[in-house]
Amino acid sequence: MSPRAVVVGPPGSGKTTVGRLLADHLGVEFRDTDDDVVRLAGKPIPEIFTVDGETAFRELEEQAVATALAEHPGVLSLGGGAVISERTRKLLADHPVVFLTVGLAEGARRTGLAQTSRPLLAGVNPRATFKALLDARLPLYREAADVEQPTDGLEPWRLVELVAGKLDEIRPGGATRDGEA
Ligand SMILES: Nc1ncnc2c1ncn2[C@@H]1O[C@H](COP(=O)(O)OP(=O)(O)OP(=O)(O)O)[C@@H](O)[C@H]1O
Ligand SMILES: O=C(O)C1=C[C@@H](O)[C@@H](O)[C@H](O)C1
Ligand SMILES: [Mg+2]
Repeated sequence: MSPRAVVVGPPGSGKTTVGRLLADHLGVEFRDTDDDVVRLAGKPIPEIFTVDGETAFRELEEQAVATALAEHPGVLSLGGGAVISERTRKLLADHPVVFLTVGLAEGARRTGLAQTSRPLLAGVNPRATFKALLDARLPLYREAADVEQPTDGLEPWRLVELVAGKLDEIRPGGATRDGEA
């Protein structure tokens, strides 16, 4: 089984929010690899980063993404940094990938940079860290994506309509038809 759609993008782009709604819209199950990683590790993400380190987190994430891509038939949202892995980007080439984009100001607002629980953004200058992250990852998201959808100023339900339409354009009937993607 292969996901109907895989959602990628930076923290705060709405992968979890929009991915869940897209799954409802398509009548399929939703899965988020951040949840899979937490289950695999037996601890929350900030604790994985502080206790085991980012490298250990990325290894678990790579493993979780490969498993979910192979077995999840619904909508799959990935962790914000999953595309850093070349192995993951190669796997994504065989799947319909939606890249949700977000601007710096809106992303900062949504992630609540002042008091974020996101370990990568919890440094001394989270706004600069967030900007550097957006800039560095943009080519990686683009490499993986079949569909790109800006999210600033758009309600999640509207994004679902737009994304479902774009998925249909790249694969007519693919987003709404039953069966494997
Ligand atoms: N289109 C939107 N408009 C307004 N608020 C949004 C929108 N999409 C998401 N949000 C809000 O932004 C916050 C972050 O959204 P969400 O957790 O879905 O992002 P994410 O991409 O999954 O982030 P992460 O990479 O950290 O998992 C949530 O509070 C959510 O309600
Ligand atoms: O952008 C990132 O690197 C991350 C995003 C989150 O989804 C989590 O996967 C974790 O906090 C790392
Ligand atoms: Mg999320």
